[in-house]
Amino acid sequence: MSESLTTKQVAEHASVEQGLYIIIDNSVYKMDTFVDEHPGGAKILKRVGGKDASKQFWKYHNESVLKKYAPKLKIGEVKEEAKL
Ligand code: HEM
Repeated sequence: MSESLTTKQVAEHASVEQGLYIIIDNSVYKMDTFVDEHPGGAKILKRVGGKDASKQFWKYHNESVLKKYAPKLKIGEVKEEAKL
């Protein structure tokens, strides 16, 4: 089940109550169920809700983290035209 979302739609899910969507590279992750399990803490994730967190993500993690969690957390992709 992979959705195509605009950055505006992602921004509408900025809080845990709204699903806490974040963008890493071109993919959208729904973080609400993971936020309390996140080894880096809930606070830091809540701060990037609804936004592109690629820069912060790659600062603290590597590819293996995405490989492991994408099947559980990834819900879709950012629509190409949304970035223009
Ligand atoms: C799909 C999204 C994310 C997943 C699945 C995830 C998962 C994890 C995991 C498994 C760890 C433990 C360390 C490791 O195994 O590398 C970790 C640590 C951490 N994460 Fe995330 N994370 C995500 C997004 C983010 C974002 C967006 C930020 C920052 C805004 C962040 C900040 C941190 C920090 C600061 C640590 C602690 C690093 C340390 O103690 O050295 N994470 N995360």
